[in-house]
Amino acid sequence: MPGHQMAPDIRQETSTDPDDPVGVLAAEQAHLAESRAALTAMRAHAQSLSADAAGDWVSQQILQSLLDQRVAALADHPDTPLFFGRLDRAGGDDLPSTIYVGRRHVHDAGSKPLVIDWRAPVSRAFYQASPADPMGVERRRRFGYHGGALTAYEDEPLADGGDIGPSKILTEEIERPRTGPMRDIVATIQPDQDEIVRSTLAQTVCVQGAPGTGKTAVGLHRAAYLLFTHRERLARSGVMIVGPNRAFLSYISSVLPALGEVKVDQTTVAGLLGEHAAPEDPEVAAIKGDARMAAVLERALWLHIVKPEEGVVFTKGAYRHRVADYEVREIVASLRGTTRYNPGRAALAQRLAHMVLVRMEQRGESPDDRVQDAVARSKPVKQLVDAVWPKLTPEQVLHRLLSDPEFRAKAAKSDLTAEEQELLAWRKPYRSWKSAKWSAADAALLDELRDLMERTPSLGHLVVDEAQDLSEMQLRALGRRCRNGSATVLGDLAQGTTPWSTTSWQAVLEHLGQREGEVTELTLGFRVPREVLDYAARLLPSIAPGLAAPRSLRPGAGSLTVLPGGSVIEVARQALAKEGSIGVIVPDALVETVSQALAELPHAVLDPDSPDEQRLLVVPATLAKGLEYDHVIVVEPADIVAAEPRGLARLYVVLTRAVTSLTVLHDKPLPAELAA
Ligand SMILES: Nc1ncnc2c1ncn2[C@@H]1O[C@H](COP(=O)(O)OP(=O)(O)OP(=O)(O)O)[C@@H](O)[C@H]1O
Repeated sequence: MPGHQMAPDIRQETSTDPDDPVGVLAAEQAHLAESRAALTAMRAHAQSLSADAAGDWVSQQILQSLLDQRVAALADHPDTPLFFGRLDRAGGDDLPSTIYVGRRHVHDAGSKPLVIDWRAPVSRAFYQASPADPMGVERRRRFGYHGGALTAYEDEPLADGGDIGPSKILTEEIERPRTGPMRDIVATIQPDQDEIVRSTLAQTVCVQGAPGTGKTAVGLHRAAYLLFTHRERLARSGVMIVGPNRAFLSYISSVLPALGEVKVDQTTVAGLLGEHAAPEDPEVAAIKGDARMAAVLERALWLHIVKPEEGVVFTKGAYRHRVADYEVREIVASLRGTTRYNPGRAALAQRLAHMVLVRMEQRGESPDDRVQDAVARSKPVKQLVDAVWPKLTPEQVLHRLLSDPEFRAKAAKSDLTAEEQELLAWRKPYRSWKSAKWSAADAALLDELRDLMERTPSLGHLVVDEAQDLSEMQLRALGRRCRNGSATVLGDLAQGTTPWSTTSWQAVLEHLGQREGEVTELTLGFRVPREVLDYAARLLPSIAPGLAAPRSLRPGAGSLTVLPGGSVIEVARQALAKEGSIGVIVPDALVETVSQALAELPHAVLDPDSPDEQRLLVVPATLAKGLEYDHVIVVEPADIVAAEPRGLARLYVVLTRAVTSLTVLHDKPLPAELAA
């Protein structure tokens, strides 16, 4: 019906709709009860399976762990809706005409599907079907829950081409007060988000998105989607989520388990590359993070190979078998550049041993392969290998590079200017590589060296969040871990706060080794009220001039308050009287002072290692990235800006954490860019 408007309505139990909504709701509640009972039966069945049938002890252990995982994945969380949608389909294929879409498959004793996993191909229509393209769906039904109880439903007729208007259930979900860790968005994934979630495993996707557009949520759901769709392959190769810090990991930690995915590693770059954190001048860190260091490190490593001046003499009985110096030089030359460093060492020993065996044969002996191994391990061969192709650790090589100017010049060649080479030098050199204290930037250099020595195994898929903050060398390190797989790269060019923050996603993909990756954008904000987002966006021309101003789905009139000379305890007290979480985001140097100022109120300082039990948290500005709170109180923006070189970008991050209200408290004048 052209022009016909049909807004979906939420029908409550009390409704007197002629279609009998009370009866519909009762029937849907019955389907929920039946599905719950079936899930319990599936779990009981999984629990009854025994690993004893496996032949040996190792197989038994593996089978038992698989069974345990299956049982864990089948747990019913009474507060989490088992299904959230229903599709009534036109039919014409061999799939059921009514499908319930939920977090996992549930079937009854006769294998009839009661709930279909949201990741199954047939569920795609739940997220993508529209009156313009109904995808075979006549009616989409969304369910509203209160606690674990099904209390409402909302119908969207798709077959007659009319406009269906906004979903009230989606609006309620976005408006709900935030408490505790991040939740999944499986019931309300939007069509453009769904496109990213369901992109194929082979495809690397890079998502630019303003604060609160759902990048993190989309990355986590894509991981869950890929695990479901390529279960066996990814169980072997693995999926990993890399986030900016431990506070963020703790915030997102329950999303994947809630979707039944319990075997995904979630870590930080430091967790992956080594928790090195020696302080470092940002200027030095920037050089160390530059991809030009890759060539410097490669040269630094291979400079350790010494031109062979002597051959090998292997004595057996009365005979002395010789490999001449020029032959050793030929072997070394042929191995250089064709192998990684450590396998090269082993190959050199084997090639020398092979030459010795050839000499033995020339003398009429008939040595077998075991003799070759013994010769390769013999003292004269080992001595030569150690002299020519020495055993090294990444730390030894980097220690030499950062402390020996002549060696550094040889390794750097023209890749680094004389000034950059000078900057790389440790101000106070460490006596040995064993006592050296490494910085976060060094961790990526050590990882690069490790890979030059021994190949780093690749995972099947990597999700990298806040990727704008990674250095080129860190991206290379992550790229190694997905070189035989793919990646989901998430970030916002405006939220870059490190000395090496990127200004181009193409460059990020390049350094990640995923040049073919597709850059896409999410533009609609689900977190920050419009008024607050517009306020924060005043900073954009200074921090990311190329980016369009972000848009918010949520008007949030009256959500912004700027209070010169306001009292933090007063504002915090007012926030405590309302619903939801409260983050008092402060310059790192003021954490103690503000915590003392709040002494009368129950509160805690954000601790990445323990879950937040308090509703009121003091959050250091540098840990706020990726987090959100219902009510955000930002203390002294000028100090947040002054604390670091990219302080304005930090302030942008901090101002965009609010779901319901933002209060800015300042004694000092506001930064000019914000006051404008
Ligand atoms: N489709 C959706 N339905 C309901 N809520 C959503 C949806 N998409 C995102 N959200 C919610 O919006 C908030 C912001 O999402 P998320 O943290 O993923 O954004 P982000 O783009 O990573 O933000 P930032 O750049 O600030 O870290 C979260 O509370 C998330 O659950």
